[in-house]
This record gives sequence, structure tokens and C-alpha cells, in this order.
Amino acid sequence: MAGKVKREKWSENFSEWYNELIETAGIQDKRYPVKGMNIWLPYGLKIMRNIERFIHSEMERTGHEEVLFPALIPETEFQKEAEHIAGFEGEVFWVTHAGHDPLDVRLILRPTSETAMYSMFSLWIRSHADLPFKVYQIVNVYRYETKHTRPLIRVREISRFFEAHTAHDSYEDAERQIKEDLEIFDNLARFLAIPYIVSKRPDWDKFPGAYYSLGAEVMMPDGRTLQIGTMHNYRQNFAKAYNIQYETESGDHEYVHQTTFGMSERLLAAVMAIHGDDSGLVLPPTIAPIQVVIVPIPKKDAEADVFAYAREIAEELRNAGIRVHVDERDIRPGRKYYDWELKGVPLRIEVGPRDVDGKKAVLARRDTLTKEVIDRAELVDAVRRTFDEIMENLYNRAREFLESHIKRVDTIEEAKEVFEDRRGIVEIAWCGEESCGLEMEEILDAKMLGTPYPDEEARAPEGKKCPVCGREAKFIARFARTY
Ligand SMILES: Nc1ncnc2c1ncn2[C@@H]1O[C@H](COS(=O)(=O)NC(=O)[C@@H](N)CS)[C@@H](O)[C@H]1O
Ligand SMILES: [Zn+2]
Repeated sequence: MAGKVKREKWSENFSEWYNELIETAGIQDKRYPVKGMNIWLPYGLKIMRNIERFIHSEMERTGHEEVLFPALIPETEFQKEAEHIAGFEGEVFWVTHAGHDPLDVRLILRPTSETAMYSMFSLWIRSHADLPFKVYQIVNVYRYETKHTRPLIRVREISRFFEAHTAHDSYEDAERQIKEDLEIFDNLARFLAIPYIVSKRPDWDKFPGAYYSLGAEVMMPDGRTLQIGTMHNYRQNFAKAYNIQYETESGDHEYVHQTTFGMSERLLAAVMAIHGDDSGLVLPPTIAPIQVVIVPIPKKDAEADVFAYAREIAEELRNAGIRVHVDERDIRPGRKYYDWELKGVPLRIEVGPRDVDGKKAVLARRDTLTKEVIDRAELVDAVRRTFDEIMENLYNRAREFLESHIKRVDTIEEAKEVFEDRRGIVEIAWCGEESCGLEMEEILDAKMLGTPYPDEEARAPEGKKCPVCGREAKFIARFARTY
């Protein structure tokens, strides 16, 4: 079926498709005997490591230093910032004993590392010369999620949790950091060929202890959104609670302004969901553990040595820095195609006796399931060109899907129809009052993602009225069913 991409199961029964693929594609094993905690399998971990390698390079590029903090936090440290405690105390795992002895100070397993880091920031940050202070870590954190858990998407051990924590001498410099985080996120989204939108969370749904929170959302095949990144401006909230001060150039002392930026293995869930099809994963070449798989197709009466030819091609690609694998298993080619399509290998090269004689190779793309015959001599260029075409196609296909799922409406009725029909994101006028926002969440049985970011895009067009109270609408608000 060259060229015929099928996405029925992917769109009609996404949840089942996703859960099956987590196992059949070798991403994770869900049979670990603790709810919400799964095992990374080799192939899934290799993909995650390729994603993380890009994050580390962006951290390096923007002057963030990598640190590694303990996973256990004493209750005394956890109890310092009121809003943060209120937001997390129902979500933390406690350690109360060591061996037979009860601990005199109970410990929590970090749900995120503000309360682990910030007493140390107070010791480390002394003068304005120490600012901006920028650290990050990629660690496992623990949250007692009570909603339905789902591999990579909603887990109780978030095992690849990326958290960047920064300190600044002013609100303006903290704002500059948020802009840098958005730039890093945009680079990463491009690297994953994933389009997204950014919303400023409503006050009632911002990160506990934050002054404001931004959320980056993607559109999943079932029309629900998945938050795959967050940036928070804390202003001086945590600095006051943890006494993080610096000496200014004029010699007096000021509290620092802080930000954080968080992501997790949800990035991999988004890649799987957004680019996949009924045959399985479709991996962007940027993160595929195997970018090209070569399948030799021997014919019994032909003497051309397809295996030697395949190995020669592999060698040339490897020398060009391409991650390649030759599948020499003694099984039918069709079985091989099935396996590698399931694992989302972006490009397959088929070589039969005729290709050896004619010095050709057949390139079979995973994303479009189309084939192209190329001359052996132009192999490396053809492969690199095809990778670019795949990235472009994956991104455009995903952006079309996202854009076709964002609908600006005038009435609550229209909004309800969107959610009944195919879900997606609804944009509707809002007066800005919390009570009206919460009422719209209630009526639509959807979450308010917030207002478009940056703020300039958040304003309602002239003359629009809030659909709940009828007052002048100040903002455009976004609602969606979410993960
Ligand atoms: N239960 C979970 N499973 C998987 N990923 C999660 C889970 N909870 C949150 N995340 C991801 O982790 C990111 C950061 O989490 S957060 O709560 O929004 N923000 C923080 O914890 C801040 N301290 C920034 S590090 C979120 O954007 C989301 O993509
Ligand atoms: Zn209103």
C-alpha cells in the first residue's frame, strides 16, 4: 500500500492505540508493582536520551549549569512557602521510617525541587555578581496523582523531570529569562516537529507559589490538549520564604526574583501521539535511535551479494554520522517492514539483486509510506534530503491538525458544539472575573487553559461581551478538555 497512510485506530481509539504502542514499540513496561511507576525499556529510553541530549545542549547554550540535588526533603524545608505547601501537601509521598526507627523529622520525596534547592540558594547567592543564577537538573520526582494515571502522560514517578531554576536581580531580568525559556522550548518543539500554543494560566490554576504561570500545550489525536512545558515567574515569593538575598552594587540587600521551567517524559508521549499512525510510531529523524534501517532482499537464483552491498551502504551512512542498522535476520522482508514501521524508523532502504547490479537503492519513507529509487552515488545526500522532507512533512501535518482544532466562537452554545463534535480548543470572550471563568469551565465541562500569550494577543476585540455576565469582555479565554 505504498503512499497509503492509515490513521483510523489512531484517531478513533487513541487511548487503546497509545497503551498498546507503549508496549509493542518497546517504550516502557507497565507491569511494575507500584501504581503510576513504569520501567523504561531500552528503545524507549534511547529515544528519551536523544530528546534530553538536545535539552542539555540548549542548557549549555543559555548558560544554565547542571546540578543534582537529593530526592529527599525534610518536612521543615517543605513547610516554608505557604501557597506551595497548600498546592502540594496532598500530592507528596512521605518517608517516615528508616530501618526500624521512626524518623524524628519526616521527609518527603521531591514533587519538584524548589523546597530542596532554595535554602542552598540562600547560601550560594550573596552578591549581584552571582546573578543571574541559572541551574537545572533532569531527575525523578514523585507526585501522588489521584486522577487516572497513564504511561509518560500522568505518572506518580515522573522519572525524566526537567526542572530549571533561576534567580535574578529584578523582575525585568526574570521576564527576560521567561522569554529565553520560550525560545528554548520553541527550539525543542522544532526539533521534535511539534506545533504548540502558549497560554497564561488563570490565577486559580497557576503553579503553587508562582506570580504567573505559562503552559505550552499540544493537541492530541482525540482532541484533548496535553501540557508539555511550563514556565513560572515566582517574583520574590520564594526568596522571602527562603531568605535568598543579594548585596546590590550600592551595598544594600535585596530579595532575588526567581523563575522555573519544567518539562518531562510527556514530550515523548506528545511525539508518539502526534506523529504516529496505525502502523505504529513515526519518529522524527532528529530523535530516532535508528534513523535508517537497511533490508537486504536476497533472491535464490541471483548471485548478487545483497548482504555485502547492504553492509557497504551502512558503512558509508555510518561514516556520515547517520544512525543505521542492517536487518540480516532470516525472516521474510514483509515481517521486517512490519517491525521497523512499528518502531517508527524514519527511513528504510531496500536492496535486492537488481539494485546491486544497477547500483541503486530504494528509499522507503515511514511518514508517507512512499518509495523512491536513488543512485547509489548520491545516497548520503538523498538520505539527508529525505530527513529534511520528513521533518517538514511531520511538522506541517501536525500544525494543520492543531490549527483545525482551534475554534473562536461567540456563544457558549457554539463552544459546547465544538466539544461535542471533535473537542479541540475553544476561544471565547471573557470579562476576566474568576467567577465567570469558573462558570464557563463548569458549563463546558472543560478546563480554562488561560489567555493567549504574549499579553498583547490576549485582548478581546472591541465590543465583545462576557457570555456569562454580559459585561465588557477584556480577554480572549481558551478552554479545552485536557490530559
Ligand atoms: N504526573 C505527571 N506525569 C508526567 N508529567 C508531568 C506530571 N505532572 C507534571 N508533569 C510535567 O511536568 C511539567 C512541570 O511540572 S509543573 O508542575 O508544571 N511545574 C513545576 O513543577 C515547576 N517547579 C517547574 S519545574 C509540566 O509542564 C508537565 O509537562
Ligand atoms: Zn463575566
